Amino acid sequence: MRVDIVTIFPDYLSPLELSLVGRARARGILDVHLHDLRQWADDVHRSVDDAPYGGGPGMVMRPQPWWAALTEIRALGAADGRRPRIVVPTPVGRPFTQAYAADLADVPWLVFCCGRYEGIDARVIDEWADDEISIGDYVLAGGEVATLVILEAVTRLLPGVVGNAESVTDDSFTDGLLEAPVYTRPAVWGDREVPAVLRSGDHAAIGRWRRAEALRRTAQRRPDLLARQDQAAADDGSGGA
Ligand SMILES: OB(O)c1ccc2cc[nH]c2c1
Repeated sequence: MRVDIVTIFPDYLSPLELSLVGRARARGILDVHLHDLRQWADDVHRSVDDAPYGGGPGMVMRPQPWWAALTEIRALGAADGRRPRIVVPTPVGRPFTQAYAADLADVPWLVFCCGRYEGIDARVIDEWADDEISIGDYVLAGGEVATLVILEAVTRLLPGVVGNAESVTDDSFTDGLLEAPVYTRPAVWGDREVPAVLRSGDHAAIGRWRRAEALRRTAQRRPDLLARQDQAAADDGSGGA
């Protein structure tokens, strides 16, 4: 997978050199290219923002640098007919979910546009954005952190990235439920003991316990996920969670 990231703060993306994503890059599974938006700004001051039409607080990112940047990046694929999927992290986007991550993990070339200030001029979004993605109902100062979040969730789904493939298929949300609690040694920590079933060696019983705990946790913390499961089951005629 190739990933291009356009930002006015390239250093904000330095965590992509570390850990899971860093290892995927070192192994050639992920090919990340960072671009400073200012290199495409057409004025001597390399300006990327201007006052908002209609007034209001803050500044808006100018269309010219973005248009030039995305035109040049998209042209990289012209020779062999490749076209990138252009992603804009934004608080007003479609909610990012595990299913969305799986969708993006199948895309060979992603381009992330990291907005700042009050956002990017709407004409850029209208023309270029394939996906506007929100990572939650709160507002960050820019798209860089959201890009890190999205990229980590997508990268761990790429073949060969996570050693034990099961730890991906058993993820929270993969089956629509929150994961059951996890434990490791020692069997007793202070006055707290690991549930006996997990030390029983009875894998069928362990599976039942984990499913029950996942359902209990999901009902307690995310009843919306259960409602979604029930609706999906109703739609396809199966039994539900
Ligand atoms: O919360 B966010 O995901 C987000 C994304 C992009 C921009 C640009 C300015 N503020 C932003 C916030």
